[in-house]
Amino acid sequence: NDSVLAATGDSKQWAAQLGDYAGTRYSELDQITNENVGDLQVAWTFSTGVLRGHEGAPLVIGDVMYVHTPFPNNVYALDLNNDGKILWRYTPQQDADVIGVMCCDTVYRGLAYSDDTIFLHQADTTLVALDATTGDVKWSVVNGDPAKGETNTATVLPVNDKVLVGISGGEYGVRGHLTAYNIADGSMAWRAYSTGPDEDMLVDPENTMVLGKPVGANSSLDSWEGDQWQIGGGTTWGWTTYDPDLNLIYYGTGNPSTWNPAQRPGDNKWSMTIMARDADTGVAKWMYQKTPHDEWDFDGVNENILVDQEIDGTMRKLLVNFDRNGFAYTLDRETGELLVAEKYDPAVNWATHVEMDPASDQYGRPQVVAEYSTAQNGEDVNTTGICPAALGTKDQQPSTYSPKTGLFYVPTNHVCMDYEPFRVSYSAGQPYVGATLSMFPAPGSHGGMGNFIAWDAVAGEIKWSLPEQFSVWSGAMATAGDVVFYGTLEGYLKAVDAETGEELYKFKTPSGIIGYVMTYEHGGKQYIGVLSGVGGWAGIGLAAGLTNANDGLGAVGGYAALSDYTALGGQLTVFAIPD
Ligand SMILES: O=C(O)c1cc(C(=O)O)c2c(n1)C(=O)C(=O)c1cc(C(=O)O)[nH]c1-2
Repeated sequence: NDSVLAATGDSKQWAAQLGDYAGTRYSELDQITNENVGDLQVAWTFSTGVLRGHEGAPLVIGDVMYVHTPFPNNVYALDLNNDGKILWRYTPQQDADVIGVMCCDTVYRGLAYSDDTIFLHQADTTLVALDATTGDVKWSVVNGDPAKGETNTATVLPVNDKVLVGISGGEYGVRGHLTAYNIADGSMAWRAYSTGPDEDMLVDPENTMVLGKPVGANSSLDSWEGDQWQIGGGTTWGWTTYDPDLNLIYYGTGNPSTWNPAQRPGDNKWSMTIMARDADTGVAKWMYQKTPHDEWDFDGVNENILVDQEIDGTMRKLLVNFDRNGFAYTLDRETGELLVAEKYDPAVNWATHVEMDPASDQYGRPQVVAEYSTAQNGEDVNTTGICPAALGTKDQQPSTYSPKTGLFYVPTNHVCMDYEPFRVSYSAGQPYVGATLSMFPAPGSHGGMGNFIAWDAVAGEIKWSLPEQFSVWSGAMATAGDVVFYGTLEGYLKAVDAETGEELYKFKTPSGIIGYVMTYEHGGKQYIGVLSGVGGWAGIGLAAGLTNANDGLGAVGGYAALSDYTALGGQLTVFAIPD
């Protein structure tokens, strides 16, 4: 899409949640450097008027900043030429019942932009195309049904003449799909399900490849018992990235439903899978299932970052993914060849390694440790000390990549869990979870529940790791000024040196940060912006007012101490270096 390429190619703007099609969250702006970042001060602020978790980042297109909120998903267009005066606002009318079927807070990972259009994807799955200048509705389309537990938290991705849209609801037995709507009028172009018959999945048995081999017929149907695949999850609530040269899109599918593995024998394909699809037809080029037959809720939806790096003297087109399951994967994004799979937190214990020998019948599969297998231990047995916890070594919070250092900077969790599966029956729109969880800091950790790490995706190694008291639940951003920014659940915006990790600046914002740091230039000056507003799965206790330790799918107890540091909020803070 030329409009997206132009908008994201202009570093004065912040035109996509992940910064660019490749998902690097890297900015070429270099006024703020590792030398002067310590001089940052708050330049201006904006209250969103909404409490609960604020994920995502504002967009800046030209002289206008577009700010979104969690449910009810209000949109503000702010005039950067006029001290942030509100040019227009859009306040959707949504049935508040949707809140009851959102698993992990009422978050929204932000707006998307192309062709003078702002795309708002509401919690109730209504996708609205707004005129970027006036805020008028161009068209809207409904992607799912909250009465069946289908909701939305993800952003969308405009690619060519279509916009790509996912769906949430893995905890409600929703059958996941990715859908392409035509940008011109909102009509549906194609839909690719994550599970089911080949024709529903847009899989070509002879030409869709899995680890170098054609996938063959009925690959999904053969990996489920009966018709469990119809309520089998594999939702698409994470990120999509795009390679314009290959014309391939990349995204991941979530956990199979239910969380009780005994109720769904088999590999449960293609949940937990990286999908590479033709952007125009949706047909799958290759797929790779990271966690076959999930037993821990390690959704595979995290961002797939597209970079070109040298391996053994040859430039390769790579895809790098930091999965919930604790392995960081490096693949060839053209073919789906698996190149590297290494743990990015030493605490990870549920698998010893991923089998890398193509001749092995276990090729590409994590080698599960029996002690931590909730399937082997069985229903109504509490399997203890599994690392990572269900929210993974990293959840949806996006990483960043600096082409200057060649390193990835990753917000991570350092949390383990006890997991007890139990039998559950399906009823549309009711929770279909089937496990009780409790979460706690990784044993023998530095005392905290998170790390902010720098990762070498070719060597498969941690370069440095900064301990954090809580999970780092914010999106990170690297800049050409050799600075990396991230936020913390207590509410700090932090800046560290891209090479060494040395902390260069911190400022405590009014509420915990689960938003994603962004930057833009206006009037010749570089600004840094971030949304505060504690929540998301990690902050669900505060966001939803829950106090029972097992509530919030086990997160309330694990993050109980957060209330000693922060409280609900909803604010944009913008920083700059004073003249
Ligand atoms: O299976 C799903 O459909 C689904 C949806 C969502 C969501 O929409 O936010 C989350 C999850 N799963 C999930 O497993 C998870 O860890 C999670 C964390 C968050 C968050 O925003 O903090 N959302 C979700």
